[in-house]
Amino acid sequence: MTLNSENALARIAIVTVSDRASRGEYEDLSGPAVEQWLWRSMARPCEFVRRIVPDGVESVRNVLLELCDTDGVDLVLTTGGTGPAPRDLTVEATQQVLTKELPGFGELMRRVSLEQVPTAILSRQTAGVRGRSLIINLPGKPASISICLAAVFPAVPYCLELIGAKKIAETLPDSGA
Ligand SMILES: Nc1ncnc2c1ncn2[C@@H]1O[C@H](COP(=O)(O)OP(=O)(O)OP(=O)(O)O)[C@@H](O)[C@H]1O
Ligand SMILES: Nc1nc2c(c(=O)[nH]1)N[C@H]1C(S)=C(S)[C@@H](COP(=O)(O)O)O[C@H]1N2
Repeated sequence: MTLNSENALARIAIVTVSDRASRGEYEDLSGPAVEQWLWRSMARPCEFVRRIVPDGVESVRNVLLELCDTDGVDLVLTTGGTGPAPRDLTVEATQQVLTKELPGFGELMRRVSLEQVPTAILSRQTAGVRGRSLIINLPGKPASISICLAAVFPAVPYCLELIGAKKIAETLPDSGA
């Protein structure tokens, strides 16, 4: 497909943050769940980039910097490492690279998650902007992916437009599935 710059496909990175999944000790189910949700929900095609990194400020910060500053992706979705355990450092790494935090994303995802699980308050997940990239943290549990994405995604296309990222289409009406 040939596209001019106005219509260039948006690039979405999915970063799984997990010590064990990065060592191959268990199968990463959350990264694929994010990609599947997007395939089902987005009305316009986009390019996906996938990464799996261990927990830690440096490992997560480095992959976020590479994706935003070198690869120029429009949207980064992380999954995992948002909780209170000592090695849950995805939020610290994200906050270090953000130029502008958008706390409403984390607030909304915790609120909808709380309707499903009382442990939702344990996630410190946040979101924000680095240059022309939007970064959103999701919890690690595969079951958390669709509820969190369905809650915040309606605001994502407009947010990308405001920061000058490439266009992504509105989600399809049944994207709560
Ligand atoms: N990417 C993933 N794929 C499948 N299951 C996951 C994934 N991330 C988390 N989980 C599940 O959710 C649980 C809690 O996630 P959490 O991020 O707290 O992992 P953890 O116990 O710190 O271990 P690790 O960092 O090695 O994944 C995990 O024990 C695992 O059962
Ligand atoms: N929707 C939803 N949110 C959720 C959960 C879940 O199962 N579903 N798990 C919670 C739990 S048990 C934890 S410890 C925190 C942080 O998880 P993480 O460290 O894997 O990111 O997310 C919370 N948020």
